[in-house]
Amino acid sequence: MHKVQFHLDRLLFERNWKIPDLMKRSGVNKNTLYAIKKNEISRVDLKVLQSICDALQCALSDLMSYEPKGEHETKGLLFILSGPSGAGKNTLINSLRDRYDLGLTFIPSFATRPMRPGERNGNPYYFVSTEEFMAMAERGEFLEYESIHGNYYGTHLLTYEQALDAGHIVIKDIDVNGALNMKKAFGDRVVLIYVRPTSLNDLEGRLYGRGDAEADIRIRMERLKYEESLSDQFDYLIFNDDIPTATAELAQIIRTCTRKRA
Ligand SMILES: Nc1ncnc2c1ncn2[C@@H]1O[C@H](COP(=O)(O)OP(=O)(O)OP(=O)(O)O)[C@@H](O)[C@H]1O
Ligand SMILES: Nc1nc2c(ncn2[C@@H]2O[C@H](COP(=O)(O)O)[C@@H](O)[C@H]2O)c(=O)[nH]1
Repeated sequence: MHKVQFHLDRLLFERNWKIPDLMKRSGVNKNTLYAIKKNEISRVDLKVLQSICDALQCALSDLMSYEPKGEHETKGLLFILSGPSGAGKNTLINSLRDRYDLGLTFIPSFATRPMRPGERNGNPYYFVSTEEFMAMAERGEFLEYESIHGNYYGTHLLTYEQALDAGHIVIKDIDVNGALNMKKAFGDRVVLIYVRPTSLNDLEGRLYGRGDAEADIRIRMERLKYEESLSDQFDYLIFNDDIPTATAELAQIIRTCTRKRA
């Protein structure tokens, strides 16, 4: 995680302010404020910091903190599976949990999509309304979140930090944007794995087989090109043709990375 941390999110929450309120009071532009709020800024003008502290009536040490090297480092590892919808990310995660004892932790995300048959709250998601989701996002409770296929999905910041600090080996499927953002946040604690089906026909067939609605299938197939365009930024590629073979490959990647880390 970052060594320099901004706490703007908490300061805004305590005052029941939103970014536009602070923008009016401080005169600092919206993009800079959002970048500070999300801890995604690497340089900042001293005048900007002064204006924000004046507007919030707080000390600089309330707004930001610095952790010396080492103290912020997490011990765990996070394996992220990305790839087109229907490639089989969840199938591989479940198959891995059934066939191998690798001591993996699965952290459900929060999602606004309707539950599918066989799903329940907490598996594979905590299902919330869009209003609940946006309120959590405003409070800065997500490490990252994305709108995918018309629904929101978000990873819970505190749960990930605690799991990685405790040294857990976490596995989760996350869309391509979220995966690359997680890599930015956790650096070499994250291993990115791209899962690909053997053919496009296979993919469509799998979505039909899963019982997805025609309109959903079209939306999911349309995102495919975009997802593929980012695949070369991933550390590993798995072709999910035969489930046991792909699961064994995944298990081997996890063993190798975990051993290296140790
Ligand atoms: N190797 C495979 N051969 C045949 N069918 C498969 C294979 N892998 C997965 N499937 C089937 O394809 C469908 C989609 O798989 P799954 O739900 O795991 O995909 P996903 O990548 O997790 O999708 P999403 O991104 O939408 O969550 C499921 O019905 C699953 O049983
Ligand atoms: N950016 C994030 N993407 C996520 C997260 N949890 C799941 N996902 C991805 O969403 C799509 C759709 O999933 P589905 O279950 O509705 O088919 C898929 O690509 C998941 O990998 C998350 O927390 N953040």
